[in-house]
Amino acid sequence: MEIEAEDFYRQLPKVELHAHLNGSVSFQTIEKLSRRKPHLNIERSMTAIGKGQRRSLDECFEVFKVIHQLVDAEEEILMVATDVIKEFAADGVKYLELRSTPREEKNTGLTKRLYVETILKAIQQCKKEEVDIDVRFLVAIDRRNGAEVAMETVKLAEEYMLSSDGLVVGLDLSGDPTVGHGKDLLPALQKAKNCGLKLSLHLSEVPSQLEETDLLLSLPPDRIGHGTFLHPEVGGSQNLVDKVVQNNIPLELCLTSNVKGQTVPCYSNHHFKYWYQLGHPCVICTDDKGVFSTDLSQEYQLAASTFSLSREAVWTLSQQAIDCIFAPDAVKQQLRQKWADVQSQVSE
Ligand SMILES: CNc1ncnc2c1ncn2[C@@H]1O[C@H](COP(=O)(O)O)[C@@H](O)[C@H]1O
Ligand SMILES: [Zn+2]
Repeated sequence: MEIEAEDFYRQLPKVELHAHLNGSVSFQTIEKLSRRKPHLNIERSMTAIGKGQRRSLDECFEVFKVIHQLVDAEEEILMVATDVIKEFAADGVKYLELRSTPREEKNTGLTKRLYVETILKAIQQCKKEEVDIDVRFLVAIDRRNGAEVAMETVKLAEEYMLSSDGLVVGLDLSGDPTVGHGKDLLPALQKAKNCGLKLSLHLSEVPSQLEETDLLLSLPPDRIGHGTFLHPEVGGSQNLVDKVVQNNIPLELCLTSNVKGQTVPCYSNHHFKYWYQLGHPCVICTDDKGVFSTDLSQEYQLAASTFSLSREAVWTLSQQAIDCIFAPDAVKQQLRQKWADVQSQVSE
């Protein structure tokens, strides 16, 4: 008998490559944090976008500000990172690349170094507890903070890449896409690339960024977040598509995030369709599972039901995500073995 859809997607081994730590905080963890800071008067609608609801992308960025108020001390970061890792593991994610923007907070003594070290500590603790998930970290640049901070962040990322025993594997460029211009950040990103950090860049998340996207594609990045407006049908260009295809740059695609954030009008219009039909590497991701009230199993199920993917096609999709991870080949091999083991159990 065929297993129930929900069980199939939960049991499907998965790779999550696009998850912002503070956007991934579950409702349960938000409740724990709110109890510590009752004066903030946090209500559910301030930290998450529920079923059927939509917000503008601007409003989404307001949500992050609220969460950042809740998470501004070492022990809160440790709690959030540990909870998020365990939740992904419980959802059947076997390999996770978490990304987060180092913050400093004078009131609590938080420094950017302590921020990064606390996340690494959470990863190590989960490993010690034998949580069944391999977690790596991408240090994030918030584009709103400008070129100088970006350069500092790259130096921090390089330092931890060399000292974290392989846990820090790359750099993310994110933040409000309508603020700042990628050309100012190019030297920092170039430096990151030269020192061996892998690059995942949010590109063309909003329309009319052809020039910036073209410039950043010249690096080229190792993966692209969203890429919603790359192709000509939505105001992008064939030239951009050609560059992405020629460099074989995988796309991290987040259906719920794009629909709830209103950069995509409805699921059936999601650009997954365009890129999947091209046979281009596409990785289904959550972006912000807490803020958008989703998880990776639901995202796979959503992609499958929207684009009529068979279970075999879904399996292949999750398996091919292994090719796109930033950890070294030995880790890819281990994951491929894991997928093969699960597959043989399922078909028994
Ligand atoms: C919805 N689409 C998006 N587009 C761009 N950047 C996003 C994002 N979703 C999240 N972030 C980035 O991640 C930060 C929160 O996590 P961390 O504090 O870093 O862990 C946000 O402040 C923003 O910079
Ligand atoms: Zn993102």
